[in-house]
Amino acid sequence: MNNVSCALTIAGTDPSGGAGIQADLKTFQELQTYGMSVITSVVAQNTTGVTSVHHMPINMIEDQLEVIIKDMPIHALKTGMIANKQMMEIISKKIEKMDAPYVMDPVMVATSGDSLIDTEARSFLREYLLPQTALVTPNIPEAEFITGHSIETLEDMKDAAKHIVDHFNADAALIKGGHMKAEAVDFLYDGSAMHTFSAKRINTKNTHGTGCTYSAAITSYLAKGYSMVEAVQKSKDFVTAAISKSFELGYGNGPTNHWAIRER
Ligand SMILES: Nc1ncnc2c1ncn2[C@@H]1O[C@H](COP(=O)(O)OP(=O)(O)O)[C@@H](O)[C@H]1O
Ligand SMILES: Cc1ncc(COP(=O)(O)OP(=O)(O)O)c(N)n1
Repeated sequence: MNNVSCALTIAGTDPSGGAGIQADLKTFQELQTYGMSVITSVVAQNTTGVTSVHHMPINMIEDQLEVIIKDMPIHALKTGMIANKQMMEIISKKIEKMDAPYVMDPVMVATSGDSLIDTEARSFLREYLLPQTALVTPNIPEAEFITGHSIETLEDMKDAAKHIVDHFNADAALIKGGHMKAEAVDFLYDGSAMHTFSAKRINTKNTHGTGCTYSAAITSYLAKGYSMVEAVQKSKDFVTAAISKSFELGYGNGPTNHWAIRER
C-alpha cells in the first residue's frame, strides 16, 4: 500500500514554466506530493503576456479526467484556468465523483492583463463550481467580480471572504492581498472564524504564477492531511519564500522560484 499523497491540477499551460500546469506540478513535486494534471487549454504565453490560446475539446477534458478517476488516488485537487462554461460543466460533474477537497483558483486575468476566461464562464463559476469548493482563492479583482463589491481596504477583504462563504456556499474563502499597496496580507474565512496571514511585501516584478503556486501548495498540504488553516499558513510561507528568491527571467513579470522551501 503506497502512503504517497496524490494531488491533481486541472488547468491551462504556460510554456514559460511560471504559471498554470507547469507551476502546479513543480510545486507538487517540491512539496513531495505526487502530481497529476489535466489540461484544459494550451496557452502560448511568457512573462510578457499571452499570444494565443487553444482550448481542449470537451471530450478530451472528460477523457483525461476519467482515466485518472478510474486508476489513481486523488487526495486533493485544484482548478486553475477554465475558459468556458462547457468545460466547467464537465469538470463540475467529474469533481462530484472525487471524494477529495477541491481548491479553486478562480483564474480570470493573467498578471499581464490578458483575459483567460469568458464572461459566461465567470457567472457559471460563481453559481455552480463555487459550492463544490473546500477553498476558493481569489485575488482582489477576482473577489470583486465574485462578490460584485469593490475592495479598497483590509476590512473590505474580510467582508468579501465572509460574503463568498455565506452567499456562494464555498466552505472557505482566502482573499489574497497581493494587489493591495500595504503588506502582503491575506484573509481566510472558514465559516466560523477569520484568519490572517501576512508577510512583508517584497519589492519585485517577479510575481508571474504566484497565485498558481499558492493554490497548488495548499492543495499539496491538504492532500498530505493538514487542516485548512495549517495548509494555508505553510503555503503562505512557501509562496513568500518563492517570491523572495524568484529568478530574473524574461522581459516581463518573472516567475517565482519553486525550490525556495524544501521540506526534507
Ligand atoms: N510583492 C509581494 N511580496 C510578498 N508577497 C506577495 C507579493 N505579491 C503577492 N504576494 C503574495 O502572494 C500570494 C498571491 O497573491 P496575489 O498576487 O494577490 O494573487 P494572484 O497571483 O492570484 O494575483 C499572496 O499570499 C500574496 O499576499
Ligand atoms: C494557464 C495559466 N493559468 C494561470 C495563469 C495566471 O498566472 P499569472 O498570470 O501569473 O497570475 P497569478 O498566478 O499570479 O494569479 C496564467 N497566466 N496562465
